[in-house]
Amino acid sequence: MSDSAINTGGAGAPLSTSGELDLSEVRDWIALLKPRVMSLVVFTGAVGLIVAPGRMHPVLALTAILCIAVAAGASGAINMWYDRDIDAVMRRTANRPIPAGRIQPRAALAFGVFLALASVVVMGLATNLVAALVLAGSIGFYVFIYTMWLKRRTPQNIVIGGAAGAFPPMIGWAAVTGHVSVEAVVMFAIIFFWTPPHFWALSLFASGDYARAGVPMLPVVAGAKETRRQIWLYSLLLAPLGLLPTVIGMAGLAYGAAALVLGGFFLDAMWRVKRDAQDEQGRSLTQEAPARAAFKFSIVYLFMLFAALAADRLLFGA
Ligand code: HEM
Ligand SMILES: CC(C)=CCC/C(C)=C/CC/C(C)=C/COP(=O)(O)OP(=O)(O)O
Repeated sequence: MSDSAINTGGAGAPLSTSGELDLSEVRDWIALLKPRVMSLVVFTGAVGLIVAPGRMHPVLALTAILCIAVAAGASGAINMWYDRDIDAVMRRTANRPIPAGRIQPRAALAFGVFLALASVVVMGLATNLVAALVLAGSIGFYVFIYTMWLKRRTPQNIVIGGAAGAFPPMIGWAAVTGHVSVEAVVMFAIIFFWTPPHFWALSLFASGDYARAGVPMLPVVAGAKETRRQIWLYSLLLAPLGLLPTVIGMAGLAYGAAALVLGGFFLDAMWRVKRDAQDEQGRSLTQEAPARAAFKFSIVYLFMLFAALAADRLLFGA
């Protein structure tokens, strides 16, 4: 779809005709950064930084966290530029600034590319090359591998492309230590296996949108029953994986206990999704409520698990 076909005369910069800052336009530019989704991305990145061994000047630590936030937001903006055609078709996304015509696609792209480059350069200058490279890699993963390649081609899009969202704790860790070690890989793995239940729970009740837009999300292609089965399989992997930080000695028993309880609640939420798969006659019963509850809990789970990791280090760590 051409830029002019979508855009109905939106702004190129958050200034009104009188040259004054227009708050609703500022809000639109902030919306391009997907701030709500990115808050958890940034939080997990900050925890990676907190639990890493070694010390970092607080200003540099804050700069590193800011770079993760800006990079995540920038890739969100580029994602919205690229996906403006399908976002216009989906109810959940139709009012985003680009499909609604409030921001010109090319301005959004320039904004995203500028912020992406700036975040990587500043990360390199403030911390080290490894952190900057992993940051660049995660932007590339989200933009090129997930958004431009896999999202519209395969129902495994979020399994592979979702790795982008698993990098932030590894980036935080690398910012402090200058390398990627097993602890960083464990944090990556937790988010990697968390992403499919997180997203597929949502896609169970948002599949109409994806079908309309022709995006081959798992429930659209394989049906709700298969999606529920796969949610359950990933959850079975995730719950024990959450205990690994204690097993490998990067966290203590307090974290382990928290991970055990949270894992139990996570399995319970996902089991309710799976259990509703069929009635006694084997007929499929699609129920929205358990899927909605599981999606919401997935966010609480990851937030609390990483909060527990940080608390364990700050309260009991060496
Ligand atoms: C490919 C992987 C992922 C996909 C496709 C995905 C998709 C989504 C979608 C469609 C929403 C719905 C609401 C919205 O658009 O605001 C959502 C919400 C959310 N996601 Fe994900 N997500 C993924 C990975 C992640 C990761 C890695 C994190 C953080 C570590 C995350 C954190 C969140 C949060 C915090 C929300 C709630 C936002 C709100 O309150 O509105 N997601 N996700
Ligand atoms: C540091 C760094 C670069 C981190 C990247 C963070 C990242 C990849 C998060 C993934 C979460 C996300 C917003 C998925 C949305 O999928 P979608 O774009 O298909 O969702 P939509 O339908 O809402 O646009």
